[in-house]
Amino acid sequence: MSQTVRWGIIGTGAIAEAMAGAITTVANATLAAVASRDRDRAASFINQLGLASVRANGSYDDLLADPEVDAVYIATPHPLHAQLSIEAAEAGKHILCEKPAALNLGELMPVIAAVRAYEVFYMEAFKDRCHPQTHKLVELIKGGAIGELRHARAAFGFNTGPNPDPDGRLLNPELGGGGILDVGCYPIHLLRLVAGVATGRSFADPDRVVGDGHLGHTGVDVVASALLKFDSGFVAEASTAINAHLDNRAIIAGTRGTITLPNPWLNSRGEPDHAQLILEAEGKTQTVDCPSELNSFGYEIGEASRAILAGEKESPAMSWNDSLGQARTLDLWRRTIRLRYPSESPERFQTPRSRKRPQSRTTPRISQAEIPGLSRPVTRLVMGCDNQINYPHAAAMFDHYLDAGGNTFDTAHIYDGGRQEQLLGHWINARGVRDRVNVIVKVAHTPYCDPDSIKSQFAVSLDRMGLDKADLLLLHRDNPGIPVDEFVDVLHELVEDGRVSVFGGSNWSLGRFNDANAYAAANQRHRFSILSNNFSLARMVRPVWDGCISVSDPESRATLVENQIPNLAWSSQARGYFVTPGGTDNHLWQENDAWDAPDNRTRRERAFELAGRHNVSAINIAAAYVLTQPFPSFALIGPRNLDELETTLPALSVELTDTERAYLNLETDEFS
Ligand SMILES: NC(=O)C1=CN([C@@H]2O[C@H](COP(=O)(O)OP(=O)(O)OC[C@H]3O[C@@H](n4cnc5c(N)ncnc54)[C@H](OP(=O)(O)O)[C@@H]3O)[C@@H](O)[C@H]2O)C=CC1
Ligand SMILES: O=C1CO[C@H](CO)[C@@H](O)[C@@H]1O
Repeated sequence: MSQTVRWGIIGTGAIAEAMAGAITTVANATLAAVASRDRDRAASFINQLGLASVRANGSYDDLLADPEVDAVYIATPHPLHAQLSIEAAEAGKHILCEKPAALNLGELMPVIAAVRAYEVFYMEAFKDRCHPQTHKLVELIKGGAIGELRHARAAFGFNTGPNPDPDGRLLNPELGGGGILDVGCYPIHLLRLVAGVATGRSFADPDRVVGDGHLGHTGVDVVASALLKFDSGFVAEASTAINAHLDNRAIIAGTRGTITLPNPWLNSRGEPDHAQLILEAEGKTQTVDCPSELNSFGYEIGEASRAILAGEKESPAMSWNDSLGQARTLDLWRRTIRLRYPSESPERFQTPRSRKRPQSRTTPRISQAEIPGLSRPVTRLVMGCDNQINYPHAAAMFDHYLDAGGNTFDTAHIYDGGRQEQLLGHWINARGVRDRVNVIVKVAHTPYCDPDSIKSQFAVSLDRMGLDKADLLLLHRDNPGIPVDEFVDVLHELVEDGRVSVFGGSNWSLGRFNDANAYAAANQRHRFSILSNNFSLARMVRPVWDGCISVSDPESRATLVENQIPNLAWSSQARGYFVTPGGTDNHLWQENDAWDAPDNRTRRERAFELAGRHNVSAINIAAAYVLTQPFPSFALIGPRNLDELETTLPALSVELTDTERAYLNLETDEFS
């Protein structure tokens, strides 16, 4: 590539025009082509801007096929962003895609998978992230100008006027209308940016999002606010509107002072913005000018072009993970006001995919093993259904897991007030895959761990899923105060009624498990077929949750081997304990303090050592330790996005020897 990136613009609307102008202001970019759904519109767009040498395309496909275009700027309404990004990646084009990068996280995850697979540059277009004013803000916060971050408030709202077009992109639910996706995304990205910078990261995602808003007559949000709470204790307010002009400022407060941004969104489509920050610290007020030569579109196209010419796939201005976190936060905000677009319903939602050819797999397919009593084998990796935000997120995850060869889904009556069961049921029914998948339901969690609750909760769970039977029913906890025979009798009846194929216990001691099966054998009852306790390379030092039980210890393992008891291991990768050698990055295991101990640290060091030998990650070694046990061992995984799922899969190709397993588990100090 020369020292100039040749851009093609997709769409001929308002923002396409602003960008076409901005491209002429930077040295490292040229406009090569413009595509419209209508060739005449593309031609008149070019003529009006006086850009005679630019090619006009009458379809987006033509522009993607143009070998003289290096990169595309996607400037269509939001619902087209994800599909066009995937197609552009497949065509080998670098991508700058207008915000929001996709309608939801479920759409964005496959985009990120595609740009990673096709090795193209991709950035979500938040032009203010590329502007000197934002760089200055980051510098001030990093430098401690306002001390430790405590609170911030940011708003972006405008008034569409008295008679806005109900079919236009701002109000039309079919075009992803509403304030949150159009301009609410700006306060969110700014607040996530400062939350990250203040804690030494490039962005941070909130732990909690609560909000409210008003849906107007077309069913999209016309005014809305959200409160974001971050793990550092920082709390932030975001507001948006398309029916009122808001103050459109941001104010960030720390222990030593505040920074006010009178013009945070830098929205000029012509001349450079007036850019300055007001710093008030320790009784002094200072105006910090941020001189700018270009408007923010100019900075943005300049930054994207710089990164492309440097061979970078992501820009530090807006990384892929940053965009994923952004989509997740917007989903959470919309969830609080119950705004679901028609295309997000189970009947309509399709995970965006390449229209031309399926992306080839680089990771192994998920292998299977039999469990007596089940008509279908069970895949070694079982998809945990406990953290899906909404239907698109769930569907994209489940579609991908099914494509990777997975067939078993684990959920529970208590997860998320039943919402996770609903999402799974919607997906199974919408995709028509009931006869291809195993469904695991867990009921009778403490304090309702009793025989009566089994039947009533199970009926509700099936109803939520719209299913008439579960393949596996697990008791979520045990209640040692109740004799095992009472539990077995109820479970036996459910099998006899045809509502369950096999059953088992989660967090059941092996003693109680064996007692239950002794009772079943003596009384012609169906038996417990499976256990679902913690099993992992790291010893569980303290229970992750009350009443939970591990079988990682040598005696339990010996019993599982001797009796060939299948175990479906939860926290099979010790909840992030094996992610980094020092374990400093991941808050999950630190939070509950369940794993950290000197022996586990040695296990982790050894996992990293073997990871090098097997050319996989230490998490893969930890998972392989679980999957290669000499008893039927299955691992429950709870990936939150496609990348976490894909990076788990290499574990399936790791064949650990007996000696390597013994070495990992500190049973020997040598292996060959
Ligand atoms: N970064 C920023 O400051 C701004 C960003 N944006 C973002 O840019 C995107 C486009 O917004 P904007 O330019 O204001 O939108 P416009 O409605 O002005 O233009 C959108 C263009 O997309 C094409 N298009 C393709 N399918 C459709 C469809 N079904 N309905 C309407 N248009 C369609 C059309 O071009 P054609 O018919 O020629 O194919 C149309 O001109 C949005 O996602 C928005 O969030 C918007 C404004 C500011
Ligand atoms: O991103 C954007 C910036 O501002 C505009 C309003 O002025 C929005 O409509 C737009 O989508």
